[in-house]
Amino acid sequence: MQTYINPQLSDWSALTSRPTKEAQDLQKIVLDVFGKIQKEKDQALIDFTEQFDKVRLTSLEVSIEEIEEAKDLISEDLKQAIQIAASNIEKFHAVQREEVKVIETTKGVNCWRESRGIENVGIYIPGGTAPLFSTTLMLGIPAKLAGCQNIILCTPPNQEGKIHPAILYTANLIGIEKIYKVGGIQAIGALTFGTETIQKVDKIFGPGNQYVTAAKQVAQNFGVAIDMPAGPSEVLVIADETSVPKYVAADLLSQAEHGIDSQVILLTTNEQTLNETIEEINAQLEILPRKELAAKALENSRGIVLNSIEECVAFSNIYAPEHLIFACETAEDFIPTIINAGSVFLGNYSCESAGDYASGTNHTLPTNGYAKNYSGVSLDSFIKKITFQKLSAEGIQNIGPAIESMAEAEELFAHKNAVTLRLQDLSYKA
Ligand SMILES: NC(=O)c1ccc[n+]([C@@H]2O[C@H](COP(=O)([O-])OP(=O)(O)OC[C@H]3O[C@@H](n4cnc5c(N)ncnc54)[C@H](O)[C@@H]3O)[C@@H](O)[C@H]2O)c1
Ligand SMILES: N[C@H](CO)Cc1c[nH]c[nH+]1
Ligand SMILES: [Zn+2]
Repeated sequence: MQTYINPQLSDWSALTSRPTKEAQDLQKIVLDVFGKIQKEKDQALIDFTEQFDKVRLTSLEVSIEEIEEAKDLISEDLKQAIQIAASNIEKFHAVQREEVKVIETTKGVNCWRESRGIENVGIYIPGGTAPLFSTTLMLGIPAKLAGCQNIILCTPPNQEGKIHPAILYTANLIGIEKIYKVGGIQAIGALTFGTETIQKVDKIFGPGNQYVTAAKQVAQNFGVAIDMPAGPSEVLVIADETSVPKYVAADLLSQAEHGIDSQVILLTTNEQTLNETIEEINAQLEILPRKELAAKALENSRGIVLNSIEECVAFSNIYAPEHLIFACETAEDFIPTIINAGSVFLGNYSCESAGDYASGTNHTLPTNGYAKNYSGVSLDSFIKKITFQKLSAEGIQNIGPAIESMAEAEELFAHKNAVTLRLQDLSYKA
C-alpha cells in the first residue's frame, strides 16, 4: 500500500485513479471474441472455454442430474446460511415494489405508470478465481420478484468442466433452471447474440473481472442493455481515532482478496491510525489463503492522511467508491455529504462482508468511478415502467386547445388534426 501524508489538492486526481487495463486493448479482445461467436456460435463458446478456462466441454448446459448431485455436496450449515441471506435479500428488494399511482393532471386526464419485468434476462455469476454463489442470490432474487419470465444463468466451469455445487444449489433454491457453463467474454457474447444452446437476452446483469465488464460495455453497441459496469471490487474506508485498526485492516483485505485488479483505499485524519492499520494488514495477510491475490491488489492501493473528515468525504466523492466504509463514531452526521458511492457501511460493526452476503442490500455495484452516474442493482434494474393515460371527453376538451397551439407552432398539422377532429365532434354533439 502506498502512503501519502496531506497531499496537495492538485495531487488528488492522480490518487483517485484505478489500475485498469487499457480500455482499447480490452475492446479489441472483446470484439474478436464476439465476432467469432456471431459466426460459429456454440463451437466458438467451446473453443474459447478451452482457451481461457482450460477445459474442453462436451455440453454447455448444466443437466438436471448435476443440479440434483449438488444438493448432496453442500453442508446443512451452508444451506441454512444461504437461506438466511436469501430471506434478507428478498425482504430488502420486495419493499422496493412501487404502488401504481394514478394522477389526474387536469380534470378528465388520468395518467399512471405500471411496471413489467424485463422478459429475457442474463445473469452472470463470477467464477474465475472464486465461485461467487452469493451473486446468484443478488441477481436471481430481484429478477424473480420483478417477474422476469426467462432467466439465463452463465458462469465459468472449473477444470473438470463442472459448476461449483453452491452455485447450482442456490440457483435451484430460487427457481433458476437454465444454467450454462460459460464464463468471461464468451458468456457475455452468447447472451448478446444467442447461439444454438444459449438464448439471446434483453438485458445482461452481473459483476465480473475486467474482461467481463469490458464485454458488457461493448455488448451495449449490439442492442442489449446492461445493469452497469460492475468490475473489480473496491472499498474506501474513512477512519479516525474512533476506528478500530484491526477491523479497518480486515475490511480492506476483504476486498483486496477478490483479485489482483481490486483496489482498496484508506483515508484517515490520524497518522497513527494509518500506521496501526498497515501493521494489522501485514499480520492478517499472512493467514489468508488468497494472500498472493490480496498482496498484488495492495500494490494498487493507497493509505492517505488528510486534514479533516470533511476532506476525506470530498476525496471519496471524487473517487466514487463501490463501497464506502465510514468507520467513525460520527459517521451518521456526514450522511448528507456523501454524494458518490455504491453502498455505504456506517460505524465499526458494519463490515462490508455483511452487504456482500447477508444484510439484504445488493452487492452488485458500480466500480471504476461509475458510482457517479449509476446505482447498484435493485428491483428497478429488472423492471421497465410503462406509462398509461386515459382522457375523457372532458379531458380532451380541457387540454385540446393547448395541444393544438403547440402542434401548430411545431408545424405538425396531423398532430393538431388528431385533436381538432375530436373537439369538432364534441362541439357538434353538445
Ligand atoms: N462490482 C461488483 O459488484 C462485484 C461483485 C462481485 C465480484 N466482483 C468482481 O468480479 C471479479 C470476478 O473475477 P474472476 O476472475 O474471479 O471471475 P470472472 O467470472 O469475472 O472471470 C473469469 C473469466 O475471465 C476470463 N478470462 C480470464 N483471463 C482472461 C484473459 N486473459 N483473456 C480473456 N478472458 C479471460 C475467463 O473466461 C474466465 O472464465 C473480481 O474482480 C471481483 O472483484 C465485482
Ligand atoms: N465484494 C463483492 C462486490 O464487490 C461481492 C462479493 C461476493 N462475495 C464476496 N464478495
Ligand atoms: Zn466481497
